[in-house]
Amino acid sequence: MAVQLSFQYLHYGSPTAVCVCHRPASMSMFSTGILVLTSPLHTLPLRIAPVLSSAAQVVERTLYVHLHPGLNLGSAGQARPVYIPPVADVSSLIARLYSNAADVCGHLDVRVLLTNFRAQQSLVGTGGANNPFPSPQTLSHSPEVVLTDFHLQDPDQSLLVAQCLQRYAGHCYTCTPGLASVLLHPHLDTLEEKEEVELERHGPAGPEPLQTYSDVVVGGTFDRLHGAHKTLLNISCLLANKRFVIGLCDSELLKKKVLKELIEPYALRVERLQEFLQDVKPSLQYEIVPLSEPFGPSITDSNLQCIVVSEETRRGGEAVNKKRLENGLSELVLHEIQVIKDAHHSEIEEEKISSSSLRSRLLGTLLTPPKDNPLLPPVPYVIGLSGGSGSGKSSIARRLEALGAVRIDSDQLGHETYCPGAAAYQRVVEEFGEDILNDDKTINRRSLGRKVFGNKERLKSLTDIVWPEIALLVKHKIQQAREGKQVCILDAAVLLEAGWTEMVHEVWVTIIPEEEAALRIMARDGVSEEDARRRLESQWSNAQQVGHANVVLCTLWEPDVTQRQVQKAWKLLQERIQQRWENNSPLS
Ligand SMILES: CC(=O)SCCNC(=O)CCNC(=O)[C@H](O)C(C)(C)COP(=O)(O)OP(=O)(O)OC[C@H]1O[C@@H](n2cnc3c(N)ncnc32)[C@H](O)[C@@H]1OP(=O)(O)O
Repeated sequence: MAVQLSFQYLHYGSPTAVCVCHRPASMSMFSTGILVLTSPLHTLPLRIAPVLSSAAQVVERTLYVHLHPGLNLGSAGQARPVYIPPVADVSSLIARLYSNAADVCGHLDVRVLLTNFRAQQSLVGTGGANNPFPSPQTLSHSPEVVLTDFHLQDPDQSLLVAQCLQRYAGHCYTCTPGLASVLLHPHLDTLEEKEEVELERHGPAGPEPLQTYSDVVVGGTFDRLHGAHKTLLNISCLLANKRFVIGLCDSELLKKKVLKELIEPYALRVERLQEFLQDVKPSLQYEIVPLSEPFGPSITDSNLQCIVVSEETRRGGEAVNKKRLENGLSELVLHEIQVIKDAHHSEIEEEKISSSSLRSRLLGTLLTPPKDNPLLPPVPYVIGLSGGSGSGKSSIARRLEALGAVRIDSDQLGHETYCPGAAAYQRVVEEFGEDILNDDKTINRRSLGRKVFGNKERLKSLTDIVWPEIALLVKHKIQQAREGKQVCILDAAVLLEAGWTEMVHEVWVTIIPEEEAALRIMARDGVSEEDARRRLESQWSNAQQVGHANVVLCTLWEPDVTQRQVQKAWKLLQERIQQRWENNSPLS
């Protein structure tokens, strides 16, 4: 790639960033960048937010952070990577960095790299080698741009600094050819005073060393790796000199989690962890083991020395130590890190950054893009809304109707198919006997329900009769909605089981924990718990349905929370439909 060697002074919107940019003119944003932080450790905490928000104006996907406090990029001879001993300030800086990143550049995948951090004792026997990068480290995403907070003494220095920075980055990491460089100058006027105060607070005592350990362990679910996970992992990597063991919650341990159906599969969580850890500190030996009970290897592995916990999991750490003592093993040092607050949390979300909040934010969004079905007419756009009994599906369908959709109620159409004189009446009576009839010869649905729910074969006999009839009525209703070019919501409890996906453009699924569904069915329909459970067992599980869903909704919380989810889903749907029109328009 040709690199344009002229300088550009770029004023990126806000006064926080003035960049000297040395890059191909055609490229406005970079996918992956590496930020080399050179400010002294005591000043970094205050600088980190403005530096990150400046960096976020240049990088859009992955931002690696390489810490080298005090690095002099103004003198080519001095800009060489060296090992830095882990100190307590680095650990709090890491927490601060991820916390600020969540606030100011939440869309970026930030990863703090620690190859150049090593405790002095673990350097013994390496012949005093002090180069953390004998060859450039390959990262999972190659940096296309290197950025720095290095403070220019005079603007004429910028070319020298940019070149020095590129050389430094290329020495440490395999970067893309034609690596661009950006010098960030966050607005620091007010910061400088505060930094003075920080310096005074620290006093002349120097940094407090961080105790490190050969083998460190943590446990967790690590669903959708976020800043709090990364802080935990990064600090564990800082503490570990040799081996890092991660107990990864699986199966039984996930059962009680909020929106457990949206937890990433085990294999994907392992893959994401491996990629992150391999970037962060490839010299460590990583072991990721499945946890089907709370303790795993933490209570049996005699080599472990330290367990990293948060305020919330400290008690778990103490329980580990109790078990270790019972098993004749030494106690682990409990290293506690702070919980990171989530500045953007909503009222149903936890105050801390959490995976369950991230999962709840997925509700109403497009999880899987719909497949194009050329046999399906483009209008009306049909949403198949499915969901277990008691999941609140029909209330969601009504909310969508209020927003302008045409609602097709399949339960209702089902009842119509076996009204006296209707297409399926005679066959249903022949199949299930006259004891399902009321005095007025109508079918008593509760009696019929008792015969079919909990009995797969009987249920199939019923659905074999009624589904084709209901499908005809549904198609007729869809046809009618075509005139108005409207969105149709096909409210169908067992849409997936019936194989009706061919009739719809998208599948939306409502979920609710099974215990809650059973309670709702009992209260609403006045049936016993046993009957409610039987009904639920006649349907696909939440997890099975979610596996086929383009959009997932959940009615577990207050009605206005459901309403906001529905409005979000509706708004995003309108955007998708508009996009479809534009793509298929003869003018496009
Ligand atoms: C493809 C579709 O989704 S079509 C719509 C569903 N209808 C059918 O499958 C037709 C067969 N079912 C029926 O005829 C009736 O449901 C009966 C006779 C079994 C029971 O009648 P009723 O007691 O009046 O119950 P109703 O029809 O209101 O349905 C009650 C619940 O049973 C569930 N249900 C209905 N049909 C089925 C089925 N075939 N399999 C599993 N569950 C079913 C629904 O989810 C509904 O729960 P929800 O309202 O919380 O979503």
